[in-house]
Amino acid sequence: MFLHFPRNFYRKPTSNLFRSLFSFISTMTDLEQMDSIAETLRPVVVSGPSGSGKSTLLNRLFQDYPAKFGFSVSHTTRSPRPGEVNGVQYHFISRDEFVNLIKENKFIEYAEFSGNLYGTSIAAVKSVSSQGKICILDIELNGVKAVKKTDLNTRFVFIKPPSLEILKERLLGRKTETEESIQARLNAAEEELAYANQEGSHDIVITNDDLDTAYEKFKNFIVEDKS
Ligand SMILES: Nc1ncnc2c1ncn2[C@@H]1O[C@H](COP(=O)(O)OP(=O)(O)OP(=O)(O)O)[C@@H](O)[C@H]1O
Repeated sequence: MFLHFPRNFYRKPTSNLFRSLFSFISTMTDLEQMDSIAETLRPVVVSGPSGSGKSTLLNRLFQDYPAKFGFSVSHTTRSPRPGEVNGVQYHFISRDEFVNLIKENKFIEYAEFSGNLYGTSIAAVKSVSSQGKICILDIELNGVKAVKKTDLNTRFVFIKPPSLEILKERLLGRKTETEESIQARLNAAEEELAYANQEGSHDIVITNDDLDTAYEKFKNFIVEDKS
């Protein structure tokens, strides 16, 4: 059946339809742009065994892109030192406040050092993205697992040493560890490597053999999102 509408019947609605379609498409474009900005600002978790080269790669990245990254401000129950400003070096809070935040699951991870609690809150990480920067989290295995339980929409990079022997050599070469702490790090490394071998545990695993090659992959993944 072919319907004949009087001219005025369909004309106005059609032009309105075009107008709303146009505004819908332009809204979509804005949303897509916002989505793609949000996508490039997703926090990045960098993990890997102690001595695998995380700091070396990150320092190079921060030198190459000084304004692109931000760090979450941790919470602590310790008192501010002279010159420290609340919300800048740390969010200084009382132990009661800290315990409440733990109960409310506001932390990705927290720990106690020398009688003071320190923690990374989910809100502190989100606040970095809202300032237009990529938040980098350099954390160990338990932290990685904890981040996965949040809604942070994080990307995961694992830095892998070429072998445990080379890892040991690098830790020895760094001259920062005792024989005992090197052994503890190597034991932890085995667990981290086993986790990294599981399908889907990280978005990218980079073997840090030749530093320049590893850095190129690292930079491409984090900055240019070529995964
Ligand atoms: N590709 C590489 N080739 C040779 N040496 C490297 C390479 N990458 C890093 N190193 C060296 O290995 C040592 C460990 O690196 P780095 O301190 O960056 O490890 P890390 O993963 O940050 O360790 P941690 O978790 O203990 O802070 C350093 O002395 C560093 O100079």
